[in-house]
Amino acid sequence: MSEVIALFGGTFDPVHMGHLHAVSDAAKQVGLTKVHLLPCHIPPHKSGPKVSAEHRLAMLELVCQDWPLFSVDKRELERDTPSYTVETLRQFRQESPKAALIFIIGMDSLKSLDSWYHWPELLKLCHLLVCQRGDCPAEFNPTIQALLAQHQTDNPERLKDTPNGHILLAATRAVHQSSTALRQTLAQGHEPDLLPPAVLAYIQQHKLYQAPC
Ligand SMILES: Nc1ncnc2c1ncn2[C@@H]1O[C@H](COP(=O)(O)OP(=O)(O)OP(=O)(O)O)[C@@H](O)[C@H]1O
Ligand SMILES: O=C(O)c1ccc[n+]([C@@H]2O[C@H](COP(=O)([O-])O)[C@@H](O)[C@H]2O)c1
Repeated sequence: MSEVIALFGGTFDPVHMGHLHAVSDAAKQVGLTKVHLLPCHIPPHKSGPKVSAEHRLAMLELVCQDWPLFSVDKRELERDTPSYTVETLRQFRQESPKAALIFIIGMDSLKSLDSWYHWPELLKLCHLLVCQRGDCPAEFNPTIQALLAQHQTDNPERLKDTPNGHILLAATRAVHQSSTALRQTLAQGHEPDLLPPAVLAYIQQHKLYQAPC
């Protein structure tokens, strides 16, 4: 498969080292040289972001300056509807019919995948590359167990030599961090761990996340 497109979607409110370490490890395991960060506009399954799309995007662009693995894809920010992944993937698939399309998620996202909009279509469009997450054991409901029984692979090459249809549970560092915990720490006036330095400087410069969330 010549073209490989890897996407990592998130609210990134804000982006943190949990995201970056996990995805870097997963990319290394699969041999990915580029991952497109895909900030969502309206998150489908949680309340709206606490800061504007412009700020969330600016923080991701700072990350890309320091981490050559990453670039940003703004297409979900340009839509005014909820950022349903299946709709975004359909667009990528239309643009690149033969590419290996890899959507990267954390373990918590896999566990609730059967609540996503039109979720049975996801693996017809892409592969899923799943990162470990601290405090999130790999225990699945029967629907996700059945999905794994049908689609799981232990071979990272399958994600690059076929266009869609496989799930790989990557052996990534399990980082205990969330954007929610970071926002709480910032609102209490403390300096949190596990934020990229340029992102922390941006948050301080623009006085973001000062209100309790
Ligand atoms: N510490 C982490 N380790 C691995 N994956 C993570 C981690 N934090 C988030 N992810 C994954 O990154 C993706 C985007 O996450 P998101 O931007 O919502 O961050 P979050 O920390 O989960 O945010 P919030 O606390 O606001 O829910 C999701 O697939 C999520 O599972
Ligand atoms: O399509 C859906 O229904 C859906 C439901 C929940 C999450 N997602 C996507 O999963 C990614 C991570 O979401 P979140 O809420 O953890 O930031 C992000 O790209 C979301 O658009 C998608």
